[in-house]
Amino acid sequence: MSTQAADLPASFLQKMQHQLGEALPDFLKSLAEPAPVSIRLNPRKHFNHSYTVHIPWAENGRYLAERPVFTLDPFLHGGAYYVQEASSMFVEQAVKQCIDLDQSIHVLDLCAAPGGKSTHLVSLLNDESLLVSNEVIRSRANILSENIQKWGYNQVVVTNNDPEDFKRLPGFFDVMVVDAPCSGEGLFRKDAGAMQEWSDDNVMLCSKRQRRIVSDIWSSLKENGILVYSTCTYNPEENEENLVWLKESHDVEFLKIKLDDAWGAVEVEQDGITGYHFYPHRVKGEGFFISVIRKKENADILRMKNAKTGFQPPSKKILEQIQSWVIDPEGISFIQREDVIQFFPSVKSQEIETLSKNLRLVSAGTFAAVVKHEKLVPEHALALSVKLNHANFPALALSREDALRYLRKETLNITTSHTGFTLMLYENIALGWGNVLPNRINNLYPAEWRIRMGA
Ligand SMILES: C[S@@+](CC[C@H](N)C(=O)[O-])C[C@H]1O[C@@H](n2cnc3c(N)ncnc32)[C@H](O)[C@@H]1O
Repeated sequence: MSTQAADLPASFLQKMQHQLGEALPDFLKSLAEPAPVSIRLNPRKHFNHSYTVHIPWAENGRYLAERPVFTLDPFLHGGAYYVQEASSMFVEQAVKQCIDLDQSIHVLDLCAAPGGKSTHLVSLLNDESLLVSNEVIRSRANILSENIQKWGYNQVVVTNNDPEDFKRLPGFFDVMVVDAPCSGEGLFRKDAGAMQEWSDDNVMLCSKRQRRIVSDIWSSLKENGILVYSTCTYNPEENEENLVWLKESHDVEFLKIKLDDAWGAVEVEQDGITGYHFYPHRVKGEGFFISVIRKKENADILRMKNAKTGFQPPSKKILEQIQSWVIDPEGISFIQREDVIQFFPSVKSQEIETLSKNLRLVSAGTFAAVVKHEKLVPEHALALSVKLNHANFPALALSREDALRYLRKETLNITTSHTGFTLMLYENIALGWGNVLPNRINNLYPAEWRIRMGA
């Protein structure tokens, strides 16, 4: 898709003229060109591919020469990569340059669906850090949870809360990412809907909402904690002016990100704030804005009881079996809630319990199995987990055709000598489970995730 200048709202054009001056024709020309296609590879799931054109600011980011039918690529469904616009991967530079990632830290991704920034962030964290990936809209929180499960990391808690609910967690987070709902000017050439919904009134509405969101969560950021604020829009009302408002209402410091000239990002420094604009005529990507802010004022801190959590472990027999289903089970806590077993890093048990008491959790860590008549039935998320012990399960290597049949939840006509729960593999990437019976294979792919697109 591309956008012609004549399609753009007149008031938007006027504002861009003011913002870009003589670069406006280049900007308009770039909107008429097709949007670049890019993906981000999962560093914990390796597969054979020929994606060699690197996105310079994101280690695992790759440009593709053209847009494939992603829905029909089994690797996508196995979480081997995530389709993401290149400019927004610049979050990596903000995080790597401004945050000590060797520490065990608590990160909140407040506006997280469908999961681009969250899957990126968790790949940058160490195994003892925790990511709370939140989405206020329930249906979008489910899509977020699906994408998080596919990505396969166990130190993520997915929540479905309003920003103001985070007031219950004073000083809990070291880092907060607010990828704010915005007027979406930077997406015009990819998303005609964003252009149709655009108006000056909507820009003002978004700006006010963004201030409210930041105010609501401010107390849950630690003293010296980092706020990463981003939008995919160009206008100053939702970017620079909101940062000036933040600076005037709180004691903050704006952090600088070192840029390579070849990247094309534009640093803005005005009225004591610093931010970075991405324009499609300068960067191989869509419109984006980002700023990194350190909170310098005192923050109350939630005191967590330094006692054992109230989480119930599974029975000894079940625990022994489930431990053999994951690699390096030391440092992992398995808990049982009703008949469901889930796991997460032990060092974060208390924090996860605190979150579960204060927020609406969609998932905490990885769903591993369901206990049925003292036997374990593996959960889909376990198949996708980077912690899965592949050696413990028989596997079926599927052709591309069979992989797509599996992902459509169709019947598989394959014969195999073993029976029982079997990992469905496409090359070396796990897609899910099948239950092999003497005369057929039960396709256990989750019905709500199945591909509905034909060949
Ligand atoms: C720009 S999108 C986030 C994209 C996501 N960070 C990613 O990288 O995939 C903004 C998100 O904010 C959510 N949102 C909308 N209104 C909100 C509000 N009042 N407070 C918090 N989040 C809101 C939207 O549902 C949407 O999922």
